[in-house]
Amino acid sequence: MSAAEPIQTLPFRRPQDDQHRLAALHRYDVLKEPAGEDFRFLTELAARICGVPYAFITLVDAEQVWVKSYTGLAIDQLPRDQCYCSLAVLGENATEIPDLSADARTARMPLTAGEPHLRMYSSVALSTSDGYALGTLCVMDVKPGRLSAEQRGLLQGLARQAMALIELRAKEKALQASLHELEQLATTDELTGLHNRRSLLHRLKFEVARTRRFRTPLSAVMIDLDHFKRVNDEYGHAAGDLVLADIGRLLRENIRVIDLAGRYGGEELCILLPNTPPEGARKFAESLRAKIEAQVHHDGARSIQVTASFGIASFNHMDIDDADSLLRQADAALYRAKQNGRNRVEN
Ligand SMILES: Nc1nc2c(ncn2[C@@H]2O[C@H](COP(=O)(O)OP(=O)(O)OP(=O)(O)O)[C@@H](O)[C@H]2O)c(=O)[nH]1
Repeated sequence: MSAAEPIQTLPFRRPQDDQHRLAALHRYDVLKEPAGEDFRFLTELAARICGVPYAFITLVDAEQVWVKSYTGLAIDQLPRDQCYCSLAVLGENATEIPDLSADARTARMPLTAGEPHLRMYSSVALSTSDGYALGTLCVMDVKPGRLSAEQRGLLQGLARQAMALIELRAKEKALQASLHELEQLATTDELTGLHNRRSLLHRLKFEVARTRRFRTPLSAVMIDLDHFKRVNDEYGHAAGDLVLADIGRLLRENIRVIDLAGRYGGEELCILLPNTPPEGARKFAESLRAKIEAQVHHDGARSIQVTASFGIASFNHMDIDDADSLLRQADAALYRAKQNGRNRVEN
C-alpha cells in the first residue's frame, strides 16, 4: 500500500439485531467503568496461555469499541469500523483470522496495515445469558497462526470469567443504586421533599459534634406556619398539603448545600445552619420569612398565601450544650414569635 493510499476500514456490517444487542450492553452500564485489576489479570492470563503479545477485553458499542482491559498495547477505545471485534460480535461464538493481512475484511485496517502490523486474531464472544455478544476476549499476534484446541478451550473459559465479572459489576451497581434510593426514601419526607425528623435529628447530632471539634458556630431555625389550621379548614387538607409541598421546595431552593432543611413535625420545619453565627441565621431567616409571605400557592383557580413564624437558636463552641437544648431554645424563640404577633423572627 502506498503512503498516499487512504487506510480502508472494515466494511461496516452490523449484527441484524444490533439494536437489541446494544440495549443489552447499555443495561450492563459498565462501558466507562475503570477496568480494575481483575480484568487486567484476565487479559494477562489470556496472552500468556496463547503465547501472544496482545490480549484485550472489548465491548462493542454503537460507534466505538471500548477496551476494558489490555495487555501489550495501550488502547482505551477504537472506532467500531477499525476494530476486528466488530466482526466478532456478528454472531459467531469464536472468531479466528489466522492472517489479518490476507483477509479482505481486515487487510487494510489500521492495526494490520500500520503499526503494530497485527497478523493473527482470535476471539471469544462475551455473551449474555440471552445470547447477545457484548464484546470479546481476544488475543492477537504479529505473526500469522492459529490457536491450538487447548488454547481455544482455555480462552473460552477466561471469556466466561470476564462475562461473570461484567455481570457482577452490573449487579453491584444496581445494588448501590437501590441502596441509594432506599436511603433517600428512609431519610426524606414525602410531602415536602425535606429531610424527615429522624434524619434531621441524626444530622443535628453530627453537627453538634462538629461544632465542638472545630469550634465553629451552629444555628437552628425553627419555622411554624401561621394559622395553618385555617388553611386546612378553609381550603381543605389537600390544599394544605400543596402549600406545605411548595414551602418545602422553597426551602430546598434557598439553603446552601451544607445546610439541612427538615420537617420537624406537621407544619413545623427546621433548618440547620452549620458554621453560621446568630446574626447570619437571623438575616437568612428574615429573607426566608419574606419569601414565604410573598409566595402565592395555586390550588386550581384559588390562590393561597401564608406566613410563618421563626425561632432561632445558636451555639458556639464556648457555650456548647447539646442537640436537644438547641432545639428547645429555637422552639422557645418560635413561641415568642407567635406571642409577638406571628410572621416574624425571634431569637
Ligand atoms: N394539610 C396538612 N395539614 C397539616 C399537616 N400537618 C399538620 N397540619 C395541620 O396544621 C395545623 C396546625 O394547627 P395549629 O397547631 O392549631 O396551629 P396553627 O393553626 O398553624 O396556628 P399557629 O401555629 O398558632 O399560628 C393543623 O390543622 C394540622 O392538621 C399536613 O401534613 N398537611
